[in-house]
Amino acid sequence: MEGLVPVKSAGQRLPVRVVSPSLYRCIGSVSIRRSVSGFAMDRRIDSRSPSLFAIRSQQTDLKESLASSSVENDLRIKEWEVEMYQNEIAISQGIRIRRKPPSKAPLGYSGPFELRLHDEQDADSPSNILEEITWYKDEEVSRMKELNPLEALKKAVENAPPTRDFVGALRMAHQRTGFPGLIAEVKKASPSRGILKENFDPVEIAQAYERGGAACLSVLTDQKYFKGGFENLEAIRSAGVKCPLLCKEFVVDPWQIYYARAKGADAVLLIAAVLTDLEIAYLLEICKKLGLSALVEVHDEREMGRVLGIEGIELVGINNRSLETFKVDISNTKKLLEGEHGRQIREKDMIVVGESGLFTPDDIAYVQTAGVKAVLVGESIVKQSDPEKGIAGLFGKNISHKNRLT
Ligand SMILES: O=P(O)(O)OC[C@@H](O)[C@@H](O)c1c[nH]c2ccccc12
Repeated sequence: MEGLVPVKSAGQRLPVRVVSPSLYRCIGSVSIRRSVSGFAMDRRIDSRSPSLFAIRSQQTDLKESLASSSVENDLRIKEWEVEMYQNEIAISQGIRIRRKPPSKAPLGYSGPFELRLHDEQDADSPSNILEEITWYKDEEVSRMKELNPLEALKKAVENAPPTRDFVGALRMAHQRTGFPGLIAEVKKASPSRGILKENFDPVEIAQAYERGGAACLSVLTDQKYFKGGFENLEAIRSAGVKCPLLCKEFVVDPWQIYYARAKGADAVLLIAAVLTDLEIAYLLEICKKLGLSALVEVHDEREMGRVLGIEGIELVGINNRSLETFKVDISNTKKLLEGEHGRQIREKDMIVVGESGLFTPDDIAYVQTAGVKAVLVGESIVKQSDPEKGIAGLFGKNISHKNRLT
C-alpha cells in the first residue's frame, strides 16, 4: 500500500511518498516540528537558550531571523502540504471526517491544492458531532501529551501487569451462555441521549455488570462529550474487577494507546470513520506490541469493506448508531453481515460485535441471527436501578456465572 508513512518521533526527517487518486505525486522529505494529524509523537519547542541570543550582535540577529523566518515558512508550507495529502488519502477512502479544522495555505504557497481551497465555504466549523469530537481530541491530546510524555508512559507500560484476553473472554462467554458475549458499557451520558444516570458510581456499576455475567466491560473515558474519564478506568481496574476492559475513546494519535494501556485498558476502540487504512494498520501494530486487543468499529458497507482489507483484525464492531447523525437502526448489523462481507468474516473467524440500540431479548436474538458473537450495550442496562438485573432483563435469562445455563 502506498501512502503517508506515520511519523515515529518528532524532529526526524520524514520520508513522504504519497500517491493520491487525484494524481498528486510527491516524493521528498519533510522535517516535522509539530504533530501532523496526530501521528508525530510530540511537539518540540526551539531549545536555543535566549541568553545565547543576547550576546550576538544585532546585525547577526537580524540576518538570522530573516533566514530562519524563511526556513520556518518553508517548513509551514511542507507541513501544510502533508496535511493536505493526508486529507486527500482520507477522502479517497470515503472518510468524510476531517481530522482538523482546515487551515489556510501558508504565505507564499503555490501548488496543486490552491484551487480546492477556494471552494471551501464554512470550512472552519465542524460538519457533525463526530467531526467536532475529533477536532477537540486533537487539541486535548496535545495538552495531555505535555503532561505525560511518551517516554514516561512507556516506562509505566513496561511495569504494568499483563493485559487480559478480551477476545478470549468474549469467545468463552459465547460458548458458556449460548448468547453473544456481553461487553457492558459504563456510560454516564452521551451527546445524543444526555445524562443516562444521575448518581453514577462507575465501580458499583462495573461490579454489578460482572455479577450479572458480562464477559467484558467498556469504559467511556471521554470527559467532554460522554462525562467519562480515565480515572473511571483506573478505579474499576483497581477495585479488582476481573472482566477485561475496553477503553472507549476517540483515538486519533498513537500516544492515546500507550496512555490507555498505562491506565489499565485491555482493549481500545478504533473508529474507521475517522482513521485511514494505514492509520488503522499502524495503530493495530502498536496494540499488538502492547498486548492490547482492538475493536475496529464500522458503520457502513464501505467501512466494512476497508476493514476487511486490513490484516490482523480479530474484532469488528458494527455500530447501529451513526456517529454523524445519531440515527439508530439495528438492521444495520444485519445489512453489513450479508453477502460477500459476511462470507469473508466467517472465513476469517472474526468476532463481530453488534453495537448500540439493543434493549430487549428480541433485539439480542435479531443480531445473533444476523451473525454477531458479541454485543456492546450501554443505555438499556446502565439506566436500570440494578444493572445486574438489567442484564438478565436484556437477555431474558440470568446469564451470570452462578447460574447453571444448561
Ligand atoms: O448506549 P447504547 O445505545 O447501548 O450504545 C453503546 C455503545 O455501542 C455506544 O456507546 C458506542 C458505540 N461506539 C461508540 C463510539 C464512541 C462513543 C460511544 C459509542
